[in-house]
Amino acid sequence: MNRTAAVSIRLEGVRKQYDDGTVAVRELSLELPAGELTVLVGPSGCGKSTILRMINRLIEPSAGRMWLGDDEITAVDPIGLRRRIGYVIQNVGLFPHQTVRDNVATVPKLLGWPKQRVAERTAELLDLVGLDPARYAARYPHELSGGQRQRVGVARALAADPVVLLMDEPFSAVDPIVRGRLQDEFLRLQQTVRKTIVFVTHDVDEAVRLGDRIVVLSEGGRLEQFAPPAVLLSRPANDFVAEFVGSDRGIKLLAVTPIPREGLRPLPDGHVSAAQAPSVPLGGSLRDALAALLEGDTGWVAVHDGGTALGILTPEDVYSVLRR
Ligand SMILES: Nc1ncnc2c1ncn2[C@@H]1O[C@H](COP(=O)(O)OP(=O)(O)OP(=O)(O)O)[C@@H](O)[C@H]1O
Repeated sequence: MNRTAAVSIRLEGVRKQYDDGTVAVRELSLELPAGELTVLVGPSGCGKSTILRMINRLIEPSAGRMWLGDDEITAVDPIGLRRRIGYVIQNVGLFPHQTVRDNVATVPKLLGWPKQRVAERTAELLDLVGLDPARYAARYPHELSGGQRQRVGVARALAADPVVLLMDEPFSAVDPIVRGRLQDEFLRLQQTVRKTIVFVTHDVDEAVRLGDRIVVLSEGGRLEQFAPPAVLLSRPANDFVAEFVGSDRGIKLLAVTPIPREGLRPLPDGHVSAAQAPSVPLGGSLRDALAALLEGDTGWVAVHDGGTALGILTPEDVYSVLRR
């Protein structure tokens, strides 16, 4: 599936002023690492969509330079460029009179792939996004739920094995429960494909849940902070970021902070296995640990790796890990 190696995206002094004088992006420099999911987040009108659309050249920047790996974006042929970039937007924009199969096959067909390869690829992608090809490939978009349509949109964007995926509020049109499920599936999908993804949302929770890194922007495409979720939540760069991420950032931080491997306290005497006490797997989050702590009455939670108990965490430990 992951045939094409991911590449980084670099912006240097990028500015966008629209014809009516609106400055959507003032001067932005950023390097988005290859194979990572970077979320652009910020209030409405801060230039998020403009930035995405400059990367795939639906919009030309007024100044500055951008690179996709070693290729300068503004110097290459825009059509060829767009074939290397998957683009998913809100409400997807599927072709209504084409089946799911034909929608997903759009770009491979354009690229002149042999029929057999197109068919295999389409089935593989539908599987990957959790839609059984036997059941869904022949349906039309109006015969799908909103969440299923979004999945087809993701499958279509991945079809030609793009080096980069740009996603503009792809999950915002579906209800919160479906949204949560799509986010989970999408994270699993990214484990498999490891694309360089730029994901736009105005929802901080979504940003924290999905992002390897988060770019917080304010009006005029001004960069306020660029950091992994845990850093953003524990050390917001300024008042704008602190306010934007919200007063419940401590709770959000619990969910993105992994249980530490080092510094666990030894199991108390008599507790030789994690089965005898509330326990969480190594690889879980501090929120999981806290939830297990609150359920049990031991005052501590065992951390296990497979069947082996590694040690315990107390509420004080959880607190001190958060404060690190
Ligand atoms: N074609 C255009 N002409 C003039 N101004 C525009 C144009 N497109 C966008 N803008 C303005 O540029 C600014 C940035 O818009 P953009 O759509 O990039 O913001 P956004 O952060 O994606 O917003 P939202 O979260 O509401 O989708 C806004 O002030 C918007 O009104």
